[in-house]
Amino acid sequence: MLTLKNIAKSFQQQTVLVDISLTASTGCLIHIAGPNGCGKSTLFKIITGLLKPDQGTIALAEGSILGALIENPQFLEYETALTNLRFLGDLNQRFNLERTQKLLQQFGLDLENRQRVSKYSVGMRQKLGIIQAVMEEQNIILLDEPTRGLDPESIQQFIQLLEKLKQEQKLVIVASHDEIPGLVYDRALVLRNGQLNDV
Ligand SMILES: Nc1ncnc2c1ncn2[C@@H]1O[C@H](COP(=O)(O)OP(=O)(O)OP(=O)(O)O)[C@@H](O)[C@H]1O
Repeated sequence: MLTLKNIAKSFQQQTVLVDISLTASTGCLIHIAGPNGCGKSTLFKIITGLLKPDQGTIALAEGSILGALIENPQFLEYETALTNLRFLGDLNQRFNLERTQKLLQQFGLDLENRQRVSKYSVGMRQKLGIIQAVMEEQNIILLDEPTRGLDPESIQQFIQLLEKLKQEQKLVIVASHDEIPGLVYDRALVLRNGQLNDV
């Protein structure tokens, strides 16, 4: 479903990714660990096409729809959560109100909340970032530090969501510098010195 072959990326004099290869299939939950600055976000940006690798290839199976939460999610600050999600979903003509409402409820976000996103806490914004990455039934989902700012109850809700995505045969790759307590992966990898290896 997702195949990376010999990906390399440098920024000016700094080599970040040396030689990354990965084959990942549907229904799989993968963790990429690695310290700050090791290149996790860079790798996700390359997979989504935001950045071009200097070398290597990325192949996605036909019918793949990518969802991603990378760094700090950006929103229309003066609009509500639902307006933001509708706007993003409509861009791809894949907005589904029922599914989006369920996700908001699942994360304890009030559907009737007329508060603009600029007033949201870090954790609330993060939840919106997670929701936008999965609400369009994306089948390859990349989540960079997804639990940043989430309280323990929200982390449990997040884990339940990942288990459901796995049952739905989606491929989910989570990158984080630390362990997410209670989350069990099918495959654990570490990104270090520009190389991706099994733990
Ligand atoms: N556009 C860019 N231009 C120059 N250097 C960059 C650029 N993007 C990333 N880097 C550098 O590449 C390295 C890897 O950054 P990246 O954001 O991929 O790390 P990360 O593993 O996601 O870190 P964190 O855990 O802190 O989010 C860092 O040293 C960073 O400064």
